[in-house]
Amino acid sequence: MGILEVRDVNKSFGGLKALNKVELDVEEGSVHAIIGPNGAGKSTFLNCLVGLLIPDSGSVNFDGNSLLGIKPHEINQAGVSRVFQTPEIFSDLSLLDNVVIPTLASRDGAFKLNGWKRADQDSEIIGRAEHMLEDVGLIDKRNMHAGSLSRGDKRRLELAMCLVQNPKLLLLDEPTAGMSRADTNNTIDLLKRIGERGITKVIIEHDMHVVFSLADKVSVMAQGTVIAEGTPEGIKGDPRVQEAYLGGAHL
Ligand SMILES: Nc1ncnc2c1ncn2[C@@H]1O[C@H](COP(=O)(O)OP(=O)(O)OP(=O)(O)O)[C@@H](O)[C@H]1O
Repeated sequence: MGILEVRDVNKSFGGLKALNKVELDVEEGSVHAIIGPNGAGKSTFLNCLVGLLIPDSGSVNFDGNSLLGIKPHEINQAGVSRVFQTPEIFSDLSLLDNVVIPTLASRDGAFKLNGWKRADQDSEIIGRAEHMLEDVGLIDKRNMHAGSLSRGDKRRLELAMCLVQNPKLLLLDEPTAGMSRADTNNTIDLLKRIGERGITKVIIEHDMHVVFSLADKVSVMAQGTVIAEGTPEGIKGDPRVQEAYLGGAHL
């Protein structure tokens, strides 16, 4: 069953057509990778899914409901969570507080600053946040300032902040960008474990090692449109894909 159905989505910036008749079907429980050369429109597309950009036309349906015209926080509450290219964490707060905030938001429906200040007495919230940190391998660092973490750990923390909200759909924008090979492999393992919980994932990724390790299906974007779709093995030999990548990354 398609949990995410995108039809004929278009988005222009002035005279530049960043998205041109984009179509996408994401199966529930699957890992769907979106690849493509720089400037293909991948981030613009993701921004349209989470309400940060509004498409000029087209439809985006998630779990049977339209996401268009809905505010980013409402899309988040509907079960769509996004991990950004640059981790969106609170650098001055501890790891535990970073996870407590979205834990409270998911329980109470919205984030309340006063609620967060009292959260240290809320054993249910603290328990859930600690359990999540344990899950992503960061529990030993729970009292450290988030700003002092390595890049790989920051990505892991951001993932914990998303997962604690029990999303149905997780959108990951280059989850391993800038990571060492060891950190990349740890992240692949972590994402595989998350997969066991049945969370659907859409991953934008340049690293083909990550794509081939995780993806059930791959959509290839170039010049704002989906030019090919299939299994990782299937798209690897597709001449349209090879052409789109000429002079750029290699499959
Ligand atoms: N806010 C904006 N205003 C004007 N042009 C934009 C804006 N955002 C993106 N673009 C342009 O739209 C096109 C698609 O950009 P986008 O960032 O979506 O590509 P991408 O596939 O994510 O690239 P990369 O892999 O380099 O991140 C590019 O030509 C980009 O310069």
